[in-house]
Amino acid sequence: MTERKNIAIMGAGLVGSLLSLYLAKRGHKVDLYERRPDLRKTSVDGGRSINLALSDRGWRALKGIGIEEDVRKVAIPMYGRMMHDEQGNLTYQPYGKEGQAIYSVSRGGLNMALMNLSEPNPDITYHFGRQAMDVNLHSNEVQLRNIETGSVETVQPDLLFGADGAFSVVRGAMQKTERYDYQQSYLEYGYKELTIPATADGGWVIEKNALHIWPRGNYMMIALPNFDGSFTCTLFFPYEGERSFASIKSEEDLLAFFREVFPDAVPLMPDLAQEYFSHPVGSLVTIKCFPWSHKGKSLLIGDACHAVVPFYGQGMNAGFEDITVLDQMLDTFDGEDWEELFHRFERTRKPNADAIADLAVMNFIEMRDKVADPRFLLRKKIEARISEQYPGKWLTLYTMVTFSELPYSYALETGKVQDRIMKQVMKHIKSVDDYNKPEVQQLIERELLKKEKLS
Ligand SMILES: Cc1cc2nc3c(=O)[nH]c(=O)nc-3n(C[C@H](O)[C@H](O)[C@H](O)COP(=O)(O)OP(=O)(O)OC[C@H]3O[C@@H](n4cnc5c(N)ncnc54)[C@H](O)[C@@H]3O)c2cc1C
Ligand SMILES: NC(=O)C1=CN([C@@H]2O[C@H](COP(=O)(O)OP(=O)(O)OC[C@H]3O[C@@H](n4cnc5c(N)ncnc54)[C@H](OP(=O)(O)O)[C@@H]3O)[C@@H](O)[C@H]2O)C=CC1
Ligand SMILES: Nc1ccccc1C(=O)C[C@H](N)C(=O)O
Repeated sequence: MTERKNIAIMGAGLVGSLLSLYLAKRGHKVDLYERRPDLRKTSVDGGRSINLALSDRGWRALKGIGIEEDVRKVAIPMYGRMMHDEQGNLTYQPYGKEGQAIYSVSRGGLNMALMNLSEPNPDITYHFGRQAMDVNLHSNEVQLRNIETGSVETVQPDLLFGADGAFSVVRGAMQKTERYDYQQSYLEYGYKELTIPATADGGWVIEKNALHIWPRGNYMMIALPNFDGSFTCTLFFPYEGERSFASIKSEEDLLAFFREVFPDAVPLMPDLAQEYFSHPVGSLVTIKCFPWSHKGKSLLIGDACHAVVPFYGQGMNAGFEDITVLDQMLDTFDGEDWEELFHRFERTRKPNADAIADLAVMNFIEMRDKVADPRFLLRKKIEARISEQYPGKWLTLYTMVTFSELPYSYALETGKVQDRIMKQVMKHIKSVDDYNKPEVQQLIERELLKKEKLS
């Protein structure tokens, strides 16, 4: 056990709340400062990103504090993608092997469950309605504004964690330090959340155990199931242009557009117009920065140091994996040199954070465009056959990212090699049966041998 520290975490979102449990388990005293009110006492603000896809990396971190089973009870498995074309016809693509799924969970529900776990723990204290305004990295002092009274207080922890999300104030302070690398890039797309309500008896009106996609080339809508029978739909749409948020000005524009491009969804969305014109458009940003720590006294974690666009469903999972990795490093930490520990953490995580950022942008193109192409779906089937035939030698990129704990950077690199092989293989493929052709089998064997030599 290392020396007990007074730790302050800025932000009690998903990552901050989970981190507090891991740090308290090691005997530290943890205070969390969250600018929003206590979720458990206020009605949920119809806010953004109501549900999230949780996958293996996230599950592992939840397991580490013994909450996995409880969350599973309220998580809905999605075994694959269900594509809706412009006539309302459906096609299906499984995510992995039979039984493998990503899980739709409620953001608020998960955050509250994490907060509740700390309730009996005297070492964890939540301070709601406290907004970090300014951080002095040299003295480790944070100025916090009390949202209700407007008064400002200062705290000075031994260690400061910035888990305050994509627009982190703690990172803002680091950005002002010498030779700090920072990069942000916004997509020319925004997102808007809409609802498909439950049936009168609380059932699901479309397939419950799938992630639904309406791929339309340069834009798309998706839907993830909620536990109460509803679906949260997200329209990812250009800000400007002929078909864009800017071009939909009236209810008539909206309904004409939706009836043309999402005809099977419209009858399922009774509140479409009201929701469309009252819900905000969210922006989509990738943030890369380095370093993530300052002098062994402060450390960024989660979206604060690696916000990614949501298309792989990995942002929270990556943030949870940060905690798993940090916790593993704490296993062998002698409690002396926090600066070295934080350096080791940021050096280990940075290449993986960069990789998932790039993978997430790539998955947008796959989801909005490629999944509508029968050749692409055929290619996925062929790849699944290769993976079945060579289980130890070929994991699909999606499996490496979603159903494994292999580093994201390894997944990205291996995915590129496999993509090149698949392009060659597909030259010989017109149907699934062609997989058994001798020239295809020989080509795969040859390429796998080369791949092994490379790794
Ligand atoms: C539309 C959308 C869909 C997504 N879907 C998925 C998905 O399916 N799967 C997935 O894994 N990830 C998904 N993500 C990403 C995921 O939401 C984030 O990666 C995750 O929420 C990051 O958690 P965090 O705790 O680091 O940050 P946050 O969840 O943003 O938490 C930060 C907390 O800090 C608080 N805060 C901010 N500033 C201050 C301040 N100055 N002082 C005090 N408190 C402050 C905030 O109120 C918030 O509670 C999605 C994101 C979006 C936008
Ligand atoms: N990677 C991405 O593309 C995005 C990721 N996220 C992440 O999703 C999670 C949940 O998001 P949610 O809670 O709905 O967050 P919100 O979108 O509600 O944002 C929370 C606060 O961040 C500030 N903010 C929002 N958008 C911007 C912007 N474009 N530029 C500057 N500040 C902004 C606003 O603060 P104020 O009111 O003080 O201006 C806002 O109230 C968080 O992890 C967030 O980090 C959120 C949006 C995009
Ligand atoms: N949760 C999300 C939120 C927004 C956009 C996509 C997702 C996904 O999870 C996509 C899924 N991983 C897929 O590849 O089909």
